[in-house]
Amino acid sequence: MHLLTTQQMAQADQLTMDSGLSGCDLMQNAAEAVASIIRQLAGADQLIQILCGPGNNGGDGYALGAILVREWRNVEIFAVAAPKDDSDAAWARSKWGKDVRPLSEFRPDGSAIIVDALFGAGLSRPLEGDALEAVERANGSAATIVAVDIPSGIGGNDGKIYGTAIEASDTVTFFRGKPGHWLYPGRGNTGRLHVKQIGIEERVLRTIDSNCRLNGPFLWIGSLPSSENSTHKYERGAALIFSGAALSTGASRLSALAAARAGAGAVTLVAPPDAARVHAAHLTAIMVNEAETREDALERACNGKERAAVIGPGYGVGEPLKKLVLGLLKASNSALKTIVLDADALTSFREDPETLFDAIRAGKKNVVLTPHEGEFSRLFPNLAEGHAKTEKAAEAARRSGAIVLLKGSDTVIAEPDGCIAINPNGTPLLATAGSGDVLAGIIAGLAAQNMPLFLAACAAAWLHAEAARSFGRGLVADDLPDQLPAILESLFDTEERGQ
Ligand SMILES: NC(=O)C1=CN([C@@H]2O[C@H](COP(=O)(O)OP(=O)(O)OC[C@H]3O[C@@H](n4cnc5c(N)ncnc54)[C@H](O)[C@@H]3O)[C@@H](O)[C@H]2O)[C@@H](O)CC1
Ligand SMILES: [K+]
Repeated sequence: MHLLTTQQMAQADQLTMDSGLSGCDLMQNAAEAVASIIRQLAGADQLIQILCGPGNNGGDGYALGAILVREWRNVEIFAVAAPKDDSDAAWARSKWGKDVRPLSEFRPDGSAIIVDALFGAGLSRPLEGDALEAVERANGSAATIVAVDIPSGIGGNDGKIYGTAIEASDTVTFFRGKPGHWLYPGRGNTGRLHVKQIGIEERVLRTIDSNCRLNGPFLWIGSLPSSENSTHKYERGAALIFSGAALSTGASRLSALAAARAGAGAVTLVAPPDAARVHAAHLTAIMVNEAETREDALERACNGKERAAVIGPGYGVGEPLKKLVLGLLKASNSALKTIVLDADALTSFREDPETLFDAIRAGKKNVVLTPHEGEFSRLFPNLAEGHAKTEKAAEAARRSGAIVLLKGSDTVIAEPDGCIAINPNGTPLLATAGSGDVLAGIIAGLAAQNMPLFLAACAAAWLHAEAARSFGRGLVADDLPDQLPAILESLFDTEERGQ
């Protein structure tokens, strides 16, 4: 599903109005959509306290009040300032036609439903004064809060809090969600998101240049590899995982198991001899190759049948890893087309990230970088602060020439050409040692099966989180790979049933 920035949403409104539906029609439809949620949440006698801002978000609030009083509901409206004369919001306020009290008089009723129609897509500065106090009072009360379009104080494009922000239990938005509904902290303030249609036609999306989507199976299920037609393990797809030294083999082993469970037909760990022995003691289905030196490891990678490799987990930060990564990126004429650079492979380039980016752009490999916020700020120091997470990832992808999967509870995946996906199913369960190694392995496992790499990265982020959810409490990273087959099975099952 597309996510639209506030500017793109205004464009969608405008295109709709150009083709005949008036702004007041849209506002009325928006208010009807919010009313449908209020009817589900509110008892017949429950007080509804609506907080209205000066713009069209406030207009939605007045139009909602007019609908609800016609249903004999008990409604109070408080406004921060009157709408501009002749605006759509002024029209809506005239439809309400009853008493409007100043926002400074708002005192939440703990048993009420509070409707937040203060600011929506037009938020242009941090909340202050009466609006700030009203939001803090509402948040501090026991009342249920329903936000219109987006919780007031949340930036629609970046999910950041401006001054303070409404903490809603439900948010009703129109036509499409916005990045700010899905990026933290905004995601935490949004509560349940209801996306309602208000008469904006799908075809406006053809005019709007939207590059941001919500990640989910609908995005990539058609490209998810199915092993049905492969008869040979290498035909199904092989992946290579580089191991670190004997005392840090766990990370690469997690990547290898994940690649195998994601469907790669053959997975091989390439390891220094002492580490290879440790792996051999732990593994059965995963193959282990010894490599005496870094050059041996590189040669093995370049002459193998593997299409995808993971390098970085548990390898050890330093010059040897840098050289190995640069060697892999440079290598031509090998089956290896995709390289997932994770953990130590990212940190090893913190002093001179440009060397890495130059090598990625100059080489012919498809590369995924999988930084968490700390690794990201080391590789892209001037992108770390201030920007929306989506913009940070997109700019990092453009600069590096790699797909960037910026991890977190709201993981963002970005392509160098500007396409972005926000992952919706992240869970705190994934904040456990080794979880990132599994993610890198899933990406490689899917890419080994020839899944287009951006879609593989999106699918991996979603599957990874789904695996954590399906295991639940007490999860350690070792548990994640084993959850994958059932999740994949259910996805294919759903697709076959055409859902
Ligand atoms: N006709 C349309 O375009 C439609 C708009 N809709 C609603 O309209 C909203 C967007 O309307 P607007 O563009 O008028 O924007 P908003 O109503 O979100 O806010 C803009 C107004 O708030 C003021 N403002 C912004 N930040 C402030 C702050 N921190 N403190 C005090 N004042 C502040 C601005 O000066 C302006 O007067 C959407 O969020 C949606 O709820 C819906 O009714 C659907 C149709
Ligand atoms: K709002």
